[in-house]
Amino acid sequence: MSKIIITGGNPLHGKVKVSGAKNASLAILCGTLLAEDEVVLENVPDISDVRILLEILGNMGCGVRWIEEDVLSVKGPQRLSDDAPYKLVKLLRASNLLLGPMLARFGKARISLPGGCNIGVRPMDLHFKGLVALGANLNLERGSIQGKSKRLIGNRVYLDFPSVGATENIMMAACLAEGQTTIENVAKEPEIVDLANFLNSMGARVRGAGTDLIKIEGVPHLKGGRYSIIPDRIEAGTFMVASAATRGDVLLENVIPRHLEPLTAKLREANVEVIEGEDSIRVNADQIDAKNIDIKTMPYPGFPTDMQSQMMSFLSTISGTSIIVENIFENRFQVADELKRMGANVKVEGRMAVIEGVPSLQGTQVKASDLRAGAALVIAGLMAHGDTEISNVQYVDRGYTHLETKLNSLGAQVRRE
Ligand SMILES: CC(=O)N[C@H]1[C@@H](OP(=O)(O)OP(=O)(O)OC[C@H]2O[C@@H](n3ccc(=O)[nH]c3=O)[C@H](O)[C@@H]2O)O[C@H](CO)[C@@H](O)[C@@H]1O
Ligand SMILES: C=C(OP(=O)(O)O)C(=O)O
Repeated sequence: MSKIIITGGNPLHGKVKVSGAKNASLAILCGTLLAEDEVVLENVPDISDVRILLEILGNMGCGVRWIEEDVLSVKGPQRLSDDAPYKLVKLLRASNLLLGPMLARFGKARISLPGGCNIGVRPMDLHFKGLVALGANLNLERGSIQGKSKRLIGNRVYLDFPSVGATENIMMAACLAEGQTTIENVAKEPEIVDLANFLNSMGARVRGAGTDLIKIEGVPHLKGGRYSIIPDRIEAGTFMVASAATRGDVLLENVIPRHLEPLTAKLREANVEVIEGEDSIRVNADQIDAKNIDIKTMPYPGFPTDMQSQMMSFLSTISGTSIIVENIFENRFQVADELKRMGANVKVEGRMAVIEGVPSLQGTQVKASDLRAGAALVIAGLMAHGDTEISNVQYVDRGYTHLETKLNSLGAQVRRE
């Protein structure tokens, strides 16, 4: 297993281009199963989650081909040739988004329960509730979801929580259902809007994405097409926090500043200068006297849970007490123990973490417990005195394209062994 080794203490300076969004790409790749013709996707990130999902799609009979570095062609099968196998499905959460498209297009699905990072229990009851309301027959058998359906029929679905995945699965399934589907209390994340735009570009009739009510008028077929995926707001956010944490000055290109507003607001509250351009953001923390802040994670447009761990690293050396409340995933404070090994003072009590700022962190050996914990440790390593050696970096590779290259181009000293 490889390790990331960081020699800390270098403020990040320069420009970096943000890649396409992991969570939009994964949902959209699952959505390609709905199309009858070739789909060409631009701005696809080169991350392991995408590569694994492509392998799963290939197993199921899709023709998958990279046309350029970040441009991908996917041609769905006329008939499913195989299931989504456990050995691949267990590696990523988003494999659960194959369920809706498989049922809607092929009338059957067999998928192992999805894996991914251990950040919480992550049930699929809301996905099931919606798909069953559309007429699917779903069972759990020996760790696999077995689904069957005739043509799905539109219905009203109320989500008890605005789940991103449930919204996406039900929305995709409803595109090929007969009649109208209304989904209430849906997630409003930018990746939902991107998925809806992609589906509409193939001939779907989805309205209301980005609000809390989505209406879908089912159509008999979806065609193919060409679509460009939005930039990754979490990758962008990670570089923003890395710039702030190292007291650097970084210009991020290929971003949608509006998607980053929850983070921008918090960084500004901490006295970090954030300058928004049309499709760029500059984060300047060169001369700042950073201030402690409190954070509560919430569904979009609240503060994203996927940026919580990175903020914990940043706050760990700001004098005073900062409080983080994690409202989305119950097991997302695992990085606190690793940060403590680097000298941070963090106390976790249930859903709350209390961070007493210390003057500095010291590099040591640490272990990533999940994707964003890994990103947080990278930021901690950039801030720390001496060398930080991060193991379990397969988690980091799930979501960051060319991370070391990008960081080194900003003046960091990062290598992989
Ligand atoms: C691939 C992808 O897009 N992943 C993102 C997606 O995950 P994911 O789609 O899994 O996250 P959800 O929005 O579904 O989960 C939010 C909360 O709802 C709960 N829940 C969810 C579904 C369900 O059927 N029942 C239920 O109780 C979950 O346990 C969790 O507590 O949104 C999360 C929240 O923004 C992000 O952190 C992940 O990066
Ligand atoms: C939790 C995340 O992803 P996933 O849902 O794919 O595990 C994430 O991107 O931080």
